[in-house]
Amino acid sequence: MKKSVVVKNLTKRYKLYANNTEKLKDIFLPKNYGEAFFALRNVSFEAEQGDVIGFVGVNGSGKSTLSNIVAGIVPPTSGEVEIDGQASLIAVAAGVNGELTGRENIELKCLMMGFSKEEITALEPDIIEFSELGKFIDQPVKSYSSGMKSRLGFAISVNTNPDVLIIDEALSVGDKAFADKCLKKMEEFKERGKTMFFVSHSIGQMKQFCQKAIWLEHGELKMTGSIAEVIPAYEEFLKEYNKLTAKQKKEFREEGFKKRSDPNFAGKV
Ligand SMILES: Nc1ncnc2c1ncn2[C@@H]1O[C@H](COP(=O)(O)OP(=O)(O)OP(=O)(O)O)[C@@H](O)[C@H]1O
Repeated sequence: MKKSVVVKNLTKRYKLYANNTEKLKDIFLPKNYGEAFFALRNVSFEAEQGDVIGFVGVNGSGKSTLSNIVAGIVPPTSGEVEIDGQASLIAVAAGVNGELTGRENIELKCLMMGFSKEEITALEPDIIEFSELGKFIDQPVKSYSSGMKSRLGFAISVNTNPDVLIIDEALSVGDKAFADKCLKKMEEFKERGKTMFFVSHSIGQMKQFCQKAIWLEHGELKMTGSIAEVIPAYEEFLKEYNKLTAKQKKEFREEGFKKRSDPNFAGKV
């Protein structure tokens, strides 16, 4: 099978500043200010053409950071992402400009994806129809609900025929009828052999839709493999995690924070 996505040693380090003065000092003064925080550390995996891979992990484990980097929206601190073709991310408000109308966002996003004016004119009616936004298409996106933003993003992505589709929690906002329409479209993409990454807190959707899974914990790869291998192990972890008291959950997060703030842990970045 042809490799469609290759991710090598991906690390994303943010700086956490106590205040704006510290941030400014970090830009202008030689001394290092701010605390390092690793949203992702040394994550590597490969996807073959036609793979449908779910990203799982508790809140803050790094799923959206990984999605954004694979989609080319956020640059990694170190590591590489190789994509065979064009990747498109569907997430609530991903890549949409609130000041522009829905229609202007369609045109801008399509132009950024390399479509010509004529191609955009031909694509626009299908995108607008799929979005079910009606007259709102000519209203600024900042007036949209999160469900409406998600519908716009979904409509653009699925109608522009990307090679790699990344869906980050976009099905969890909006109504069930639209989510079903999107799931049907995603099934079509699957049949056409597209590579897809799917982020969802719904284990049911994960099992229904994906063949493989990547489990992230505290920004690191905890486990990767088939859905049949990863999901039962993750469910077992969730069962234990949900038994923890609020204090124990806080300790788990703090332990993660400590690891993720250790500048030496990820090696040289
Ligand atoms: N711009 C940023 N600056 C600082 N920290 C960030 C930034 N973006 C993300 N993070 C941190 O990186 C970590 C991973 O965030 P991410 O959104 O990728 O997690 P997630 O697994 O998608 O979480 P959720 O399930 O809640 O959506 C979190 O601790 C988050 O606070």
